[in-house]
Order: sequence, then C-alpha cells, then structure tokens
Amino acid sequence: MSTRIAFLKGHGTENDFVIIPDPENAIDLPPTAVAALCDRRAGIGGDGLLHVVRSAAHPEAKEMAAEAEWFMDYRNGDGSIAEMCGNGVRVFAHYLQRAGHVAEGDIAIATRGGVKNVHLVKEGDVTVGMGKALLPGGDVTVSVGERSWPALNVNMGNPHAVSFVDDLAHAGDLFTPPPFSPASAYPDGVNVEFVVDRGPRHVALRVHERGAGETRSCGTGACAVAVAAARRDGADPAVTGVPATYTVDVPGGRLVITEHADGEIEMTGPAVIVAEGEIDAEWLDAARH
Ligand SMILES: N[C@@H](CCC[C@H](N)C(=O)O)C(=O)O
Repeated sequence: MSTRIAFLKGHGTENDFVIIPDPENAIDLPPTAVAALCDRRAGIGGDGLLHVVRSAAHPEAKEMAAEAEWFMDYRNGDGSIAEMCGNGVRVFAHYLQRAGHVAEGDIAIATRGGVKNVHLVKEGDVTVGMGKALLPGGDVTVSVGERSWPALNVNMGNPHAVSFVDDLAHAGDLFTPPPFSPASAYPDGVNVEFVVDRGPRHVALRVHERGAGETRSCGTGACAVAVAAARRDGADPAVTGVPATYTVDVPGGRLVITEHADGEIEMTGPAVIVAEGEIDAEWLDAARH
C-alpha cells in the first residue's frame, strides 16, 4: 500500500490554491510536482500552491523564525516561485487557525516578501497588513492586440503593471501574457492588471498572473490597483495625510484595500477551505521526474 500525503484545497475570492501541510519541510516539491498538483485535469487544480512549513525548517525563512513561526512557501501554478500572494496569505492563515496551530487574533506569517501580519477572527473576512508599495517609476506600456495603454509599475513584494482601460473586455482572452515594454521594466516577468471604474473609490479588475494565466483574483494585484487609483485620483495618502480606501471588484468577489498615510496597506477579504484529502505518494513521486 502506498503512503499518502495530506492536502487541502482553498480559495480567496476564487484565487484557488492547493495547500500542502509540511511543518518540518520533509516533502520534496520540485516545480514539476507543483505544476502537476495544480493541473486542473490531471492533478488537484489551483492557481498556486501554499506549502505550509515552520520557518525554522526552511532555509529561506530561518531568519524570520523568531518573528513568525510559519512560512508561506508560495509557488505559482506553473511551479515557479513568487515573493508574495495576498489571497494566499489569508487562506494560509485561515488554514493555520483551522488546524489549531494558531488562535484568533493577530499572527505573523513569513513570506519571501517579508513578514506579514494577519488579523484572524472566529468567522468572517481576514485582514492582512500587506506592507508598503514601491513605485519604481519609468514609462511602461502594456498592449493587447492593436490596443496599448500606459501602466504604473507597482511592486507589492512582487511585480505589477496596472493599466486603466475603458472596458475590461479590451484585455481580450488573456490566454497569453500581455506584452509590455520596455522589457527591462520586469526582468522576472510581471502580473498585469486591467482596471475600470465602477464608482467613487470603487474599481474592478481583470488580471493575468505571472506563472498562472488569467485568474479570478489577485490580492497583491488589488493592492497595486488601489495604489495606482489613489495616485490617479489625487488621493495619495502620503500627500493628503488621509487614508485612502478602495473597493476592488475581481471576477471572483470583492476585496477592500486601505492605504494609510505612512504607506502601510491593509487588505480585507474572504478565505475559504473547501476540501481536504490525501495525495497518492507514488503519483507524486512520478510527478517529480
Ligand atoms: N494570486 C496572488 C499572486 C501570486 C503570485 C503572482 N502570480 C506572482 O508571480 O507574482 C495574490 O493574490 O497576490
């Protein structure tokens, strides 16, 4: 009889994840195995994978262990590594609470994008301190077919290009990554958000995620969009001294983003676990090669 490995499946505004609890970092998860697990036909299916590891047990997180017991080793659905995942960190924290590893209240989670503070309540939405946005500057252009738009380069730990468009349909089918220029703006690839207005401080987006394709939501992307919208609207909290709150509709739901005068950004949204089960270890072993 083959060994089985526990997994869960969850989502945040329908940005969906395979969750692999592995406190001691004992499970080998090369990119091929991650891509196989995230495959929607031959695997479990997900936009990405949340590898749940104790910080002290992971070489990339050891230095954060004193501050944050758990490390979100985030992988994109194609097996590539990303610095941060905003929807993922809410689902990650919710999993830790459900598994009894943490209690309600404030907890710190280590990510490649630094330690993030998550506020957990008994039931309901989860709020994450996402840190500050960096605006590296430069003129960036994103295009789809014959159309092109200026984009704001926003770094939320991971890279984003935010373009305001007249109609979300202008983003096309998003089957392939939208071309951007200059290539030097994003040497490691980029997540691209297309944004329209829905009302005062209320926008909607579609996103093409690096390493995943078009997804139903992107938490870091929603934060990047709120930052871009605040600059466009003359509501930059660093200038006005007043926090700017934006409602960001995504195809899979709604996120609320507040940027404070000191630049710190908070995101609130749902976190859902939908299933748990076991992976056949022989299948996973074959997927590693
Ligand atoms: N869906 C995520 C972002 C995941 C990482 C991204 N694809 C990247 O490569 O940077 C989110 O909710 O932030």
